[in-house]
This record gives sequence, C-alpha cells and structure tokens, in this order.
Amino acid sequence: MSGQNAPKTLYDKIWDAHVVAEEGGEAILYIDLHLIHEVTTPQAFAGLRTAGRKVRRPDRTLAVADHNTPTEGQALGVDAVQDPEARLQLQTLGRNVADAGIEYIPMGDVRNGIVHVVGPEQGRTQPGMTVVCGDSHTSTHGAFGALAHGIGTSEVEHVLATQTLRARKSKNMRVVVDGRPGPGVGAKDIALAVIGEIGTAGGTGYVIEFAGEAVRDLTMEGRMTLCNLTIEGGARAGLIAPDEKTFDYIRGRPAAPKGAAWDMALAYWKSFVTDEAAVFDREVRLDAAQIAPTVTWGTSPEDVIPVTGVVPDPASFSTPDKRAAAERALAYMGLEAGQPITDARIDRVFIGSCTNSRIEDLRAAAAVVQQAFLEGRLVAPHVSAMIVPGSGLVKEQAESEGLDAIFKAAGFDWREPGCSMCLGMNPDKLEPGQRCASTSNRNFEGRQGRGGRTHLMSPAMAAAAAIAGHIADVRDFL
Ligand SMILES: CC(C)[C@H](C(=O)O)[C@@H](O)C(=O)O
Ligand code: SF4
Repeated sequence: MSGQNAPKTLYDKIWDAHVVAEEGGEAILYIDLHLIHEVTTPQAFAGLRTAGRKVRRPDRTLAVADHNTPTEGQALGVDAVQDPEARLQLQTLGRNVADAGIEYIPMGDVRNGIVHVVGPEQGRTQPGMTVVCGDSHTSTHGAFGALAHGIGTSEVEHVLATQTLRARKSKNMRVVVDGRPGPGVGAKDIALAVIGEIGTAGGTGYVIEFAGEAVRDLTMEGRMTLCNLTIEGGARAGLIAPDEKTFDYIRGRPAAPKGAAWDMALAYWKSFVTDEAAVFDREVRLDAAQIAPTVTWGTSPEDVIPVTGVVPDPASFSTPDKRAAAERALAYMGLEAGQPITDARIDRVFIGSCTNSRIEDLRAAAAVVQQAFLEGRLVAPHVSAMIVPGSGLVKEQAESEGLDAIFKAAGFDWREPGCSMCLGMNPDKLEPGQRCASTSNRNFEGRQGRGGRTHLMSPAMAAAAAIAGHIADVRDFL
C-alpha cells in the first residue's frame, strides 16, 4: 500500500520522515545520530581530508573508544594500550575528533564504554531517529523506536561529509512474542529463540518490529538485548515501538530534551507506532512460555538448544550443507552428538558486551551469584570468570548497589568497561581450546580468540555456569 493516508508500520514512518530524495528505488536518508568508534573511522576521516571536505554535523556525531581498549589500567590513558596498532587507532580517533569538533568520550572518562551502551545512556538515542554507526550491532538502538543499523567505512565517510546515507527500503517483518516467560528466562533467551526460529538468514531484506506482551514487559535493557541480536538473525534492523518505559529511560539524561522541548519531543515520539491496519510482509509468532533458558552449541548464533537439551546429531539436519556445517561445528567445539549440553565443562566466563553489560544484566547475574554464595558456593576453582560493565557509569551504578562486592567475593574479576572478550581485538582473549560461557552475541570460530569455543547465553545463565563449572540450568540456582 502507498499514499498519504495508507496505514504505516513504525519502520515506514521513520523512513518517510527521513527521506530527502528518492530515485529508482534508492533514497537519500537524513541521519539524526552518527556514532563512531576507533576501528571503522580512520579511513573515513582520511578520505574526507583527501577530498578537502569537512564533517557536516559534528553536533550530530558522538565518538567513543571501545573495541581496542584494555579493561585494566584505563586511568593511564593510551599508555595502558600495549598493542601498537590499537594504540595508533585510538590516537588517530582522538586527533580526528579534535580536528572536527566532535564530542568524544575517551577511555578513562567515567562516561566511556561500548558505543551501544553509551549512546542510549547519554540520551543521544531517541525515538523516531535514524541512527548509524560503522558497527553491526547498531541495531541495539532500535529498542528506542529508532531506525538504527550498521554501515560500512565508505558509508561512514559519506555520513560524516553529508549527514545523509544512500539506502534502499527493506521489507517489514513483525515478530510477536506472546505471553510471559517462565522463571530464569529473559531477553537473551527470547532473542536466541527468535534466531533459532528464523535462522541467521531469516531476517535478510527485512526490518523487524518486535511486539507482543513479552516484548512490552521487557525493561529497556532487555529490549536493547533483543534488538542487539536482530542483526544475527540477518535483519537490517530491529525496532520496538516507544512507550512510557522508553520515555522514562530517556528523561533527565544529558542529551534528552528539557522543559518545553521535552513536551514537544514526547508528542512527536508518540507518533512512532505501527498503525492498527498496517500490513507486514512477514509475521512470526512465538510463545514466551515455551522458551527455556537457551544456549548455543555450535559456531553460529542459530545453533541454539534449550539448556535441558542435547547436542544435536549432524545427521538430523535437512541438507548436506547443514550436515557438514554441524559436523565441523561439533569438531571445533569439542562436543559430541547426543551429549547433554550441561555436560560441557567450561574454562572461562565472560559477562559483558553490547548485548548484556547493562545494569539489569549485572543485577540478574549478581542475584544468581549471591544466592549461590549464601549456600557457600563460589566460582568453580577451574574457572576464570570476568565481569565487564558496558560503561563506566554502569560500573559506578553497580558499585553503588554493591554488585561488585558480590562478584568479587565469589571469585569474579571485576573489570573496566569496553568490548573486551566479545571479540579478540584487545588483551581479553580465550586461549586455543578454551570453552567460554559468554553473554556476547557471536560464537563464530575464533571470535573470542583463536581456537576459543563460545557458548552464548544470558547473564544469569553465565553466572550459573561460573559456579557450576559447566553449562548449567539457572533454574536450579533460583
Ligand atoms: C569492529 C566492528 C567493525 C565489528 C562490527 O561491526 O560488528 C565489531 O563490533 C563486531 O562486533 O564484530
Ligand atoms: S561489544 Fe562486541 S558486538 Fe558489541 S560493538 Fe563491541 S565487539 Fe561489537
């Protein structure tokens, strides 16, 4: 359907509000917020310089250092960074943003952290916006009803120069999660279950709007976890319509509108909902009550099973390609078909990443750890477990609630913020063959370090695994 009064989805509305020009199926979209980090920007700034162009809207750009940063000794500044390439990238970002007059939250600043934690935390991410970043997990910001997605380095340069992006419209998909999840089941489990249902290519060509009781019931942190993982389902972006929870989260944050501007913003934001009669190109429904605490067994985020399940038999897959992929995944992961997943003994635990490093995540993990601690249980002796808050402000908040004390007493390492062991770009890495219970979003071969084996799960599940010393059902800890 088209035309002025045709019913529209939330995605249609944001798209229409940002089209500057359109020709032959391609549009120029205005970008409200451009987030940048050290890894995907050096070439973009160099390109601008070569072309003699300036950053068009420094005020609509925000820079953070997150991927390369070590999670210890940050007060030393770049001197804390041993790796010369990482150090150079951080220094280059510092110079580029200073030249362009872009706000920069560097390592060591209490507001520093993972870009997808910092943007919302600073109130920069707002409903109805277009948000881009040279980073695939930009989909996180869709939790606010913003159209948010990753872009490539040449597109970063284009946005820096023009504050616009060339884009093609995606199709509309709605994923409805009805009902209420059981105890120990949260946003991460829902997100993994969705990917398990649609597959890593299931969202290709779509923007997904999440709806239904279980989605509405999520906290903003939970909604960010869900939208963060949309990209692993292949979709361009994930969206959740803004509501009172969204507005409450934004109110009073540094970049939130104030006074009369707040009232105007609120009225505008409230228009960003899907019209009742809008039609989606595809609809998927899940029942939250049917979702168990979920873990991955393989090397793709779609390789999910309930924690009560067994490692699948490659022979059970439908195509030769899938059978071969499963064989390879089992060999890499050091697992055997038919083995209960709770038999998998772990070496490391990583609670962090832009998927699960916010205050709600740390609270959920701490609740499990505290309960176990009261029963005299600590992190299993053979396990090395670390907690990496998503930002310095999350870290401060957690410390003010005493969560760090709980973690440390139980034997967890309490670190400084950053991407950390989500990917092997900084000192936090798995050793070859090590098995990790991780709250991050990618379990690809080598993702957390060469030869490392990643099992994706929720913060509560990762905490339970740390104590049990193997993958464990968090419901046994509640
Ligand atoms: C480094 C960056 C380009 C990359 C991404 O875009 O996703 C990283 O954030 C990741 O999660 O793999
Ligand atoms: S935490 Fe992981 S997924 Fe998120 S931006 Fe950093 S590296 Fe990418």
